Amino acid sequence: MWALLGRFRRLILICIGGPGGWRGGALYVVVLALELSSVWIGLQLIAWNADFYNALERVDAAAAVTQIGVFAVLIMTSAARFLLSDYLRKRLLIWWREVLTSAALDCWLADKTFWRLRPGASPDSVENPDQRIAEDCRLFVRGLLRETLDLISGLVGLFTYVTLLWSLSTFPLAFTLFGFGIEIPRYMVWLSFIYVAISSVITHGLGKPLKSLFFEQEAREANFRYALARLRDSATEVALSDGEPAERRLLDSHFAAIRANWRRLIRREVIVGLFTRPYFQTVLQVPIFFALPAYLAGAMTLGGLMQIRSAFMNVVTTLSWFIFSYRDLADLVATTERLDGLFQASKAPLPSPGAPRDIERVTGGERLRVSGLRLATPTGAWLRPVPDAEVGRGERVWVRGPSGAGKSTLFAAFAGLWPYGEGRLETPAGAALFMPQRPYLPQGGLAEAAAYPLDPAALPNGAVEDALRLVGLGGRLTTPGGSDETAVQGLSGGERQRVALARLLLNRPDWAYLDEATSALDEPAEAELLAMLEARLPDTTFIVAAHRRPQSLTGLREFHVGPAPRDAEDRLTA
Ligand SMILES: Nc1ncnc2c1ncn2[C@@H]1O[C@H](COP(=O)(O)OP(=O)(O)OP(=O)(O)O)[C@@H](O)[C@H]1O
Repeated sequence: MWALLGRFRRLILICIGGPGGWRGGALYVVVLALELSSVWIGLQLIAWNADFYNALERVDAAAAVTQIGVFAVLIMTSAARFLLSDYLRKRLLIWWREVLTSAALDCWLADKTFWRLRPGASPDSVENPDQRIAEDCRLFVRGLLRETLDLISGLVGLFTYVTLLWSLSTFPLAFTLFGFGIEIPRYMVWLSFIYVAISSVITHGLGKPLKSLFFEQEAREANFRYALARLRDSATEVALSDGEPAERRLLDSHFAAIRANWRRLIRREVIVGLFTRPYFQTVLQVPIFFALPAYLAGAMTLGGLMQIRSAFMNVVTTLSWFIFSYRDLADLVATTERLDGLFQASKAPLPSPGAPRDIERVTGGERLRVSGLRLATPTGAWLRPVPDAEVGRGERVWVRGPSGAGKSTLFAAFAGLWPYGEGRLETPAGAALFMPQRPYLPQGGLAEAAAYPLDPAALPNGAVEDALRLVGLGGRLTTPGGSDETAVQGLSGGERQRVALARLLLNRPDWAYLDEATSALDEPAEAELLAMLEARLPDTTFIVAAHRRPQSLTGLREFHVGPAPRDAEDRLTA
């Protein structure tokens, strides 16, 4: 319970502590005031009940018509209050959602959290972060507004209605038990509390598993969506391998998981509903049954009976907030856990059990230096040894080694991403650009892809076109500036790698790390492009991991990950 309140507190503080938080706080107060005004309208309706039914009992047509007019005014006021409150509540929803989403994105993108917690990378990875950021921020703010406003206005209403019920239920309940005469004064007030307390305990007992079922349901829905998104991203690969049946099997199994949990969820909802639905309906009539002895004994008028029914009903429905909101509360608790889990995991990703994290890292020097470095997988398996080495500005290095030796992992360590291992690593000052084998193409056109992560609009006029022509993609330019999104579609593996090489020309890094970044090109094209890059970026250090020797690079030195072959020409040992 305390842990749950702590989670709520942390998320609420993000909402009200974010930019423009005071505006959201002020709007919340206005919405709350409007909610509270509904208590006043409720009181007027209770008084109206007495006046209207007394007029009926007296068969007073004029008074009854007047009361119909009063009723119309009350209902119109109530409708206006509701609409205004609903509108402002929705404005507040988008404000706070924006603040929360922005905080979640900050957390997710800061310190490469999205990489450290990516699926499968470690046992501590966060499942479905996209769902948490896109959906849970919205669901949390919506649930928070609904439940807290209902709770606060409920508490105020409760005080008001209990006072009213106290003043109305002047008659006692008198009966004889085992020969003793018992009299309970103002029994309607006590009955309302006992009635709700018993009902709440029953509801909680029946509905306890709902929270984890909601949690599970959202996770399974997100898995299904993710599988569909992956199919879309890998459409060509799946189509080429006639992978439709396999994809179908996977999608069916995800959907079966959704269905199985859904069945459990709705069964549980039926069980809870078996109690809450009749409860909800009897709340309207039960007060009449309870007050009937006093009415039959002539202790009150019909108007009085209706008035006490309304007051009792209001007390019970306000007290029953927990029962009526049980499903929504369970949903909110599950959302809060997921969202807070994302924030907490982003702040302090747990270490992978068994994997050493003893790499001494020094940044900002003149040269790249590796000494005594041994890298490990997140599960703690050691990779091939990395020889001691030193690389200065403007050098060209070929990193070679058998497949799976750890070349990409070494690059990840150079980038500061890979924490698992031991030894010392000094990375130099200056801009670095890492080029993987499968270059990432962001959403947008060729210009965005070539300039990434720079903004193409911030580059000199014609720079993007020139770079694309130099890497042999001039023919792909369908619009001036290269912003046409269709130009990116259907790029071959080699062409994608050419886009990445254009990226080097535009970003002009001091240190370029190419991890099989030209592997999809034929040898002459590879040699020509590397020679062009070398000529255009003479001061850039090129560190190239590849299975075949990058022939055209001049003054090439070799760096062996794993045991070096006998024909090694120039070993980079410190
Ligand atoms: N997140 C991870 N969890 C477990 N093992 C990993 C992880 N990342 C890398 N490895 C393992 O570390 C080893 C080195 O991988 P790496 O990608 O660095 O090899 P590589 O030398 O670049 O191979 P290739 O030449 O085939 O690209 C592999 O055996 C790989 O399976």
